[in-house]
Amino acid sequence: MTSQTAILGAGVMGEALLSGLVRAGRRVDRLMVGEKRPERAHELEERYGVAVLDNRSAAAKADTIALVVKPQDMADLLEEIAPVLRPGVLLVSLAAGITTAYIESRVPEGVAVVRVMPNTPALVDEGMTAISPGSHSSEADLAEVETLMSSVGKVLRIPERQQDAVTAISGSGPAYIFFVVESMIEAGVHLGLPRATATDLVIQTLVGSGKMLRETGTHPTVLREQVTSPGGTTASALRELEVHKVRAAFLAAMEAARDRSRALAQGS
Ligand SMILES: NC(=O)C1=CN([C@@H]2O[C@H](COP(=O)(O)OP(=O)(O)OC[C@H]3O[C@@H](n4cnc5c(N)ncnc54)[C@H](OP(=O)(O)O)[C@@H]3O)[C@@H](O)[C@H]2O)C=CC1
Ligand SMILES: O=C(O)[C@@H]1CCC=N1
Repeated sequence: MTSQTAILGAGVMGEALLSGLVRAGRRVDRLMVGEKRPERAHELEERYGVAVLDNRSAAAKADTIALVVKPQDMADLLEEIAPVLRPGVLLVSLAAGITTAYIESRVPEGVAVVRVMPNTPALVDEGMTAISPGSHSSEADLAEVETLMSSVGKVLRIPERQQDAVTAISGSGPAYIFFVVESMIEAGVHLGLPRATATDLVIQTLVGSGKMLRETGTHPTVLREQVTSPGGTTASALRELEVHKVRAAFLAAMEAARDRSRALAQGS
């Protein structure tokens, strides 16, 4: 039998997964999308040539089902599809905060669940995804999810107890980086640079720094020290970042994200 994958919830992350699978060469006749809004369904059919069905029909036909709705919509979605789930089917949840136990308690016995935390760089095949097994998922299930998510970037296996922290760091992480980028561009404009020049400077600095981190394997502290000439400009700037408690702000921000992920599991 040919393996079929359904993506239920085709917003930002659902479409990132869909587009990544298509780019990776997955045949569209092996993919389905569950989407309730007709105009969005039409858009996805046009863009990818993929079949867009109602959730139940997609879930009934699929061997692997990616759950990509908001955490607050997960209970309703599970209630809708539970009656058509067969033992042996694999549920892959991308929702922040939602535990595998939460899902397992709402679906028939024998349904495997894997929890996944991706991020939006998946759109350009540079995603970071952490995956954790539920209580009934096998090595084959984890390998299947690794294959699925490695089509859009890097995949790491982690214990589920680390998922809320991972959500705070890499799941939400791109937003912090974009925030820093926005702030640096605005600073460049404030210093008198044309906006387009400031934007080019910041983006290339970000890409170059990321490449250095990945390709040299050198610790970020060492790389930062290499930029910081004694008595120079960088030292003056870094002192201001410390005075304004930017390091402490990052810690507080990520603790808040971790706590929010935990709260989402309680339905708030
Ligand atoms: N965005 C990100 O960077 C990341 C998101 N995630 C997780 O991915 C999930 C989706 O997030 P995101 O893509 O940002 O959110 P979006 O709101 O963009 O996407 C959710 C989609 O699900 C649809 N939807 C809601 N209920 C149902 C349903 N019952 N059946 C089918 N579709 C439904 C929504 O439609 P409508 O708008 O019409 O309600 C919407 O299109 C969340 O659980 C989030 O935690 C994880 C990592 C990163
Ligand atoms: O903000 C959110 O809740 C989702 C989960 C991680 C990134 N976006």
